[in-house]
Amino acid sequence: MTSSRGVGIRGAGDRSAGDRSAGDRGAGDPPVIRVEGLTKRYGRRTAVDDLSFTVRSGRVTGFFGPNGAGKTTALKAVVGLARPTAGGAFLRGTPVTAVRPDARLLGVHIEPCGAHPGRTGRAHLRSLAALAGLPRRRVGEVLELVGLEEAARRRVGKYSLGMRQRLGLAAALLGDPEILVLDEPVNGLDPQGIRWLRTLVRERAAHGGTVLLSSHMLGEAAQTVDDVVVIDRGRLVHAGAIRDLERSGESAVAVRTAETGRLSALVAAAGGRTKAAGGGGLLVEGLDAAEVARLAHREGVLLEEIVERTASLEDAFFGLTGGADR
Ligand SMILES: Nc1ncnc2c1ncn2[C@@H]1O[C@H](COP(=O)(O)OP(=O)(O)OP(=O)(O)O)[C@@H](O)[C@H]1O
Repeated sequence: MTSSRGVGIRGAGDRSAGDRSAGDRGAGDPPVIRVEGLTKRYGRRTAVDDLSFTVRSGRVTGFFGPNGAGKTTALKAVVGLARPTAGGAFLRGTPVTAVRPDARLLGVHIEPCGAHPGRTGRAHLRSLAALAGLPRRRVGEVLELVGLEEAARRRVGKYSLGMRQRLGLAAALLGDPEILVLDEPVNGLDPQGIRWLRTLVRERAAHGGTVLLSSHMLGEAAQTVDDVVVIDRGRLVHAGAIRDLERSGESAVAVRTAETGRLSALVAAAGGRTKAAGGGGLLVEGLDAAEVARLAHREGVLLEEIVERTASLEDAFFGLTGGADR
């Protein structure tokens, strides 16, 4: 299975993403991507389980889950590379299975990218462009866009993981597609590469394009994505704006005191909860730092340290998924 789905058949469209905008479409139009009751079983193993979510245009949507959660399997079904056991995906209201391959509509990068190790990066892209009826000059343009001009003459078999990611991205970008679906695009990129990728996907969304990208690290993607879809064991556990997820994480107050038993009882009486924290400290939930400080002061409990801890996105992710890779 290769990522060439969508490097398709229609003629040499070379409209820039800037020619489109989310406002091109009416509010009543079907969503750019809709996944409906998607289930994929391999024998007795259910990789994706009754998954439904919507991806909006003009936004970057992060598709998150621990290793083995079913992200790649679901993305393959979304782009028509895997046949669902039940349910399916719709692009602008049309079942993906009925969508004509079109490099200007859908660009996909899912490893393995299908490039023969003995061919050069440029030759690989040239054959994809020819197959899709795209002009040859697009190859030079995307090579420049992904920063692979120098490596383009080298054989793909000699590429690093980061270079293969850039090549896969170049292939996905050949048709300057309205929808970009990328599976773990950050894998193998150095910090500079991650920043570059972030800028690239943000720019596409800013110009009305739609990006759906997967990752197993929610915290790192916070600056890149607008919306999140989180799955665990193939099932949806959260979908919504990243800002809502950031806000949903409950903050806690970390305190150190010699009178943990007394403070715990006082917190419970005030409607809060406590948990033992490392180093003899206490973690208070359900009260903010000012309330804990006032309570301790009023009851004469000496606090040696008090710190408000805001839950991180990573905490929220672990809370949603249990955190364990499988
Ligand atoms: N072709 C296949 N045959 C059998 N089982 C498969 C196949 N592809 C995936 N699976 C199983 O389906 C489950 C989901 O795998 P998938 O690769 O979709 O998860 P993922 O979230 O993308 O994981 P990772 O982050 O590790 O890439 C795993 O248990 C995996 O072993």
